[in-house]
Amino acid sequence: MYNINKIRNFSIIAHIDHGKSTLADRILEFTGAVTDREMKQQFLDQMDIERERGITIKAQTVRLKYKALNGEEYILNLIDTPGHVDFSYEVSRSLAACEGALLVVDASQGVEAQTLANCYLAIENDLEIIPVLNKIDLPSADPERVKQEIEEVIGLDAQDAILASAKEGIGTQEILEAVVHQIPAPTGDPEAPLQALIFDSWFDPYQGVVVLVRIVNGTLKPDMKIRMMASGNTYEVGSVGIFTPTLKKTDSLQAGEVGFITAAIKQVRDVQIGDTITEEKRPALKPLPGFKPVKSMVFCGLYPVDSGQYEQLKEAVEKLWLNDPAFSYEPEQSAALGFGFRCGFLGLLHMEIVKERLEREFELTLLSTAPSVSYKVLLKDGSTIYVQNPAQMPPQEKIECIMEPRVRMEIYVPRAYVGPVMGLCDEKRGKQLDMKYLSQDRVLLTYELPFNEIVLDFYDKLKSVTRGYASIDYELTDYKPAEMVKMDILINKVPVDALSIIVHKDKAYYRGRELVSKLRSVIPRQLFEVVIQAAIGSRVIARERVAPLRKDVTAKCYGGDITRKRKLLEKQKEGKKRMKQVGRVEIPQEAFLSVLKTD
Ligand SMILES: Nc1nc2c(ncn2[C@@H]2O[C@H](COP(=O)(O)OP(=O)(O)OP(=O)(O)O)[C@@H](O)[C@H]2O)c(=O)[nH]1
Repeated sequence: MYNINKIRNFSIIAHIDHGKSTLADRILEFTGAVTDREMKQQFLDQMDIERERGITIKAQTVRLKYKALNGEEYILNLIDTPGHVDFSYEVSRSLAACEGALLVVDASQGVEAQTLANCYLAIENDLEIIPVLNKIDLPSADPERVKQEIEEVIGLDAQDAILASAKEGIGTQEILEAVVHQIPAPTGDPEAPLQALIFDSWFDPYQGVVVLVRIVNGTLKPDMKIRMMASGNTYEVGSVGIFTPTLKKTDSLQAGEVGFITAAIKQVRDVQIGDTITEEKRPALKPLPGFKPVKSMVFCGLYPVDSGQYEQLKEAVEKLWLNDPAFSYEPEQSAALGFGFRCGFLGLLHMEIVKERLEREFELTLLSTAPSVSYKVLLKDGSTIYVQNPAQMPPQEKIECIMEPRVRMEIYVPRAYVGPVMGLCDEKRGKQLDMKYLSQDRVLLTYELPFNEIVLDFYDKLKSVTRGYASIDYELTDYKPAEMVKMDILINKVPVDALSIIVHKDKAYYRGRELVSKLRSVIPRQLFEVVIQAAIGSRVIARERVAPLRKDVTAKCYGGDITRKRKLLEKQKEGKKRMKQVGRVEIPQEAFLSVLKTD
């Protein structure tokens, strides 16, 4: 029976690894939504790649029934949110469908970057926040310290924070009681004109596009004629329903409820996240507030290793584009790599995931160039262009000024590592904005950093200088002029456009030397000498050579041992899979990525 006062819509927000998925599982188990003992571990993390990497990307939702201690039965909609910094836009829109959130903090770790970032998103969305200290089973858990951190850093009263262990199932009922008593019921009128907020959508091979909605006002039913208020697209509703956690059709979705609709929508691109669905016959006067559109921030070139796979790659990126609004692409041609695509992503993780999906789901073997950010270039003729591919940077004499994107980054780190982190940020051309002691042992550093320095290898280095104890969050702020230059790599005098990079002037010399020496170590010896040079304009700043190969590798397989010889040749062929012929020289994939790594 529909009773809006008995509905609770909530999310779990947490820093990565603080136990969000484990807690969600406990809640599912406790409410009996998943009885099957063989349930896939962590039901809410659906995609394979997610499971493999142990991270949550796509927001999911599930409806649960909970009989509270007061004897009343409640309908709980648990809306999952992704935890990674690349996907904070998905967190934000999932939160827009909720009235409350469980803020899960690891009681042995304390407040981390995404704890705070996600908590701010929840506060912006006016949510009731219930702090939960998880992992209290750990001997290193220190709930009092973490309560204090929550109060000091976030400014949230944490005295009544729930102590829980998702692993051992401690605190689950207390959490559910808090959900029903502290989080307000949704408001809305099921009789009013329809206003349904679209907060997610994805493609399902059986259902077509599935759209996740939060009904704010009115009632949504099958066969209803609907209109998306921003895009103007109209559809006839096929089915409506809920997740239990599997898709279950219902007769209607009413004000305050969360669920899905299908409507013979062919591609995810046709649905704008943040758009409002209304009824064609009796439209709402105005749409609900939407979300900021997502924008690609990191770019790289993707090329088929075998140029015969170009058409397949084209089809694959088109398909992916239709179903991933955060992914962008345009055709690109490289003298070295042939035909491919310049693709845009939210961040590095998104980039890796997309590449992996393309290779796995479409059976492609791809070569990716080093990731780059988008530079704003003011030209002498007064025009402004954005350059996402280093190879397309106009010649120096045409450029008035290059501006690089900068981010504001918050770094949470134990006191002992403050020195090394500051050193790293300096090295990355960062500017310190603030430094705050959160507790005796934990420090929050705020820096302004060039985005391209982060794209390169910031995470890895931060991890290594802090032994994995730092956490970060960042947002793009603005563009600032920087003395950037384009550096070309020449192999046997031929510039390899896919290896060009844009680098700060002060670092060019060092990077050039480092790069050619890296390349020397990854380019296999060939039958002739290979000369590798780094150049800025026509000025060569570094040079190395790969000595020619003298012997035939199979020569030592004397005589008739054909199988051994064949094996050796096959092994070589395998190794060649990811090689690209540039002129006469074979360049392995590592070469294109070696521009990424710095020492
Ligand atoms: N000791 C202990 N370990 C826990 C507890 N809850 C979760 N863990 C472990 O912590 C790790 C991370 O838990 P997840 O539930 O995957 O964390 P998450 O926040 O969902 O991580 P993302 O999906 O990456 O955002 C796993 O190895 C869990 O087994 C707990 O209460 N106690």
